[in-house]
Amino acid sequence: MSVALFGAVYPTSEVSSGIGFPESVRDGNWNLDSSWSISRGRNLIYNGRFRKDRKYSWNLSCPNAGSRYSWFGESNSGSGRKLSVVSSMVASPAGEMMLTSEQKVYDVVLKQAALVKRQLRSNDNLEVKPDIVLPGSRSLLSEAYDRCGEVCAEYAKTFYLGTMLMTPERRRAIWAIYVWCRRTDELVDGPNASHITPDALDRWEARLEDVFRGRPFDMLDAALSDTVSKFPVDIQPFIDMIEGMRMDLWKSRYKNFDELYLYCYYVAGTVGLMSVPVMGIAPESQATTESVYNAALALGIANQLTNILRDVGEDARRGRIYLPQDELVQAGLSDDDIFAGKVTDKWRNFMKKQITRARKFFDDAEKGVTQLSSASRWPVWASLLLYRQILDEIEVNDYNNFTRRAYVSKPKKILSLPIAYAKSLVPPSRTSSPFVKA
Ligand SMILES: CC(C)=CCC/C(C)=C/CC/C(C)=C/CC/C(C)=C/[C@@H]1[C@@H](COP(=O)(O)OP(=O)(O)O)[C@]1(C)CC/C=C(\C)CC/C=C(\C)CCC=C(C)C
Repeated sequence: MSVALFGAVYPTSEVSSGIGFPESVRDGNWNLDSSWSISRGRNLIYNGRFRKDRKYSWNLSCPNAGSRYSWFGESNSGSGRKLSVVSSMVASPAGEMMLTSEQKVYDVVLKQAALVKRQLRSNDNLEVKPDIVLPGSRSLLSEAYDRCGEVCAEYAKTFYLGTMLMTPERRRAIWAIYVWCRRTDELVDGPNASHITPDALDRWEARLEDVFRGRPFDMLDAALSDTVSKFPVDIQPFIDMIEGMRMDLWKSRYKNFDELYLYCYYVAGTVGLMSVPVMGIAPESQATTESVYNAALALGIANQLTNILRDVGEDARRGRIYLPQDELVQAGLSDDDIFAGKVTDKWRNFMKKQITRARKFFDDAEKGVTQLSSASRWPVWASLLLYRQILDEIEVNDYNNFTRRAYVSKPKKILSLPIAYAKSLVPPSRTSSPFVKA
């Protein structure tokens, strides 16, 4: 995966490094002795050190997770059998009942929502803590955030423009989160990916813990450290994203949608959970915090599923198939068919179902965007509309995602922006709906 939210404009020129600090630079408890740079080819290069630390594990206590994100499967017999929702409890081959990925993830959603409930709904919307200004530190922090902004502008120009509508505090915070996600993704998807080991990811996680303890390693980390001290952002989604990168190191097949869902949560649903505490929920929104988090999660999943469907050919050339194996078999397809890359009717039918599922996640996400604070809605709508259109383009390409990359043309992208803006003006509804608190 490489990130270009909002159809980034890919630069051809080098952005000079200058991101790092010299070995000797220390400020307060910031330990700014590594360097990252953006180099030609859009890659963030890490030149620092790693340190090992402990790991986190799942909390599997979610008895009441709903099944709204489950796969609506249909038999491939063409007999028109009714759609059926997969239950959220599944039986293992040994007959024990196990939690589905959806339940595990819902547990995280509940935890995140509980953490932020009060802060997000205060009258000031967000009680942003003031900066603690140590001599010299103010400009370093501003510089750190500015650098994050530059990275965003470099990699995801339209997204960067979208953030300009947010309040300065929120904008900076989203940049800092974006940069951390970007760097994390680069570990397994960048030019040095072949050298990345699970140990390296453990050290990246240890470094993340330091960020949350207020002990950043470099200036980009310092921006994130400041962000997480000011907004009710929890470490769990960040840890989970690293888990997704670990998964990418060893796993190249997904038995069923449950496995794929977990992967999508790790690498993209987490982004939604990280972003909501910063974007804020509209004070006038009647929606439950959980429902807004669920919508954010849905947008991440929808984006990732779309990404997967767009990149089937590209991934197959790397030996990877991010498609549910059981559904492939049901459709009469095998890995060899994917590697052969021939668009057949079986493939078209399979793709139609995958696209329907991705659209359902987008639909779920849409319900939540309106609940966000007004200034945050436009960039989210824009990202949603732009990404969603990739699915339409796959259809326009007659489902040839083996050799044709579906993309949204510039005129369509430009047209989406005012549409997103118009949608962002719609305030949260005060009428009762399943989305709204009883
Ligand atoms: C406004 C907005 C979109 C904010 C999110 C900003 C942010 C922190 C982005 C980080 C994205 C990032 C670098 C993720 C790393 C993992 C990864 C690569 C995920 C894939 C993105 C795109 O992949 P790729 O680069 O391969 O795509 P292109 O080739 O360039 O097309 C993902 C597919 C997922 C990204 C997930 C999101 C943007 C989730 C967005 C959800 C929200 C912002 C929550 C909104 C709230 C509600 C209530 C709906």
